[in-house]
Amino acid sequence: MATVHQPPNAPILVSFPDADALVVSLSAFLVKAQKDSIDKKGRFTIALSGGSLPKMLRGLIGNPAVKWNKWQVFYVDERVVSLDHPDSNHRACMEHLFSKVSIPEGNIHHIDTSLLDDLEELSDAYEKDLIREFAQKDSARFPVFDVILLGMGPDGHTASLFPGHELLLEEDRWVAYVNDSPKPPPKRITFTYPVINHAARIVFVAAGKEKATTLRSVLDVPEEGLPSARVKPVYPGQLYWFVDDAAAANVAYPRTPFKL
Ligand SMILES: O=C(O)[C@H](O)[C@@H](O)[C@H](O)[C@H](O)COP(=O)(O)O
Repeated sequence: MATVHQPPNAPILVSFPDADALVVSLSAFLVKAQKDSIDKKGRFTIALSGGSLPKMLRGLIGNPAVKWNKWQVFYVDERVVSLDHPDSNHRACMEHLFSKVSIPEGNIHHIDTSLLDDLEELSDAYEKDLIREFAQKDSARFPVFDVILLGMGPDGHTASLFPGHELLLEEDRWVAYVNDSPKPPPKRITFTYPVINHAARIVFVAAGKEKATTLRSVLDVPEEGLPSARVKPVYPGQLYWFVDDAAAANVAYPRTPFKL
């Protein structure tokens, strides 16, 4: 049989029987990534998405191996609403995770809600927060997160990067704004591809049969028009897909057994 040669950092697809099994392994994966990062540089930088993702982090709650005081948390994207608004990704992460663990408040980097009326200022301020944390912005450099966690919408969008939007081509800014999101609410800020693609580990989390068709179009014959298919880590960064068997049902792409 012919050997299929994959590039050294081709996506790694791991599929679990159900969402609960996914949650357990995702938690183990994050604990390992956290340990490697803290051993190397004394901190762990991670960016979180909204949607169902905050709930999928429940395996971290009560886990004594998690060194919350070493975590620096950003949001991959955020809806431009107050922090207690039901649409807020920060609120979802607070409810499902951070209110249940002992993370210092200052380690969670949310949007500056005094700037909700000015999208440009708001996204600039969030970019400045990133620059402060990573302290290395120049024309050629981007922050290197230890982990970026992404979800994928049924239209293939990820973060607030939507099909056909001009932001898919953004190469310079770290954080950009959207005022015409096809999915409500229309106003959002989002990491751009250069930030996402420079992460050491990018992990998509997708569960449920509603993801099956899109996942196939992203992994088997990647359609460049799908924002999720444009997530391509800069080597040596590694892209992982943590999915359940329902989401992977139509996918021919080879599965990798989960191991740490
Ligand atoms: O801002 C949004 O519109 C959502 O947060 C969205 O980006 C979500 O992350 C994906 O649609 C995946 O959603 P699920 O993880 O809930 O399937």
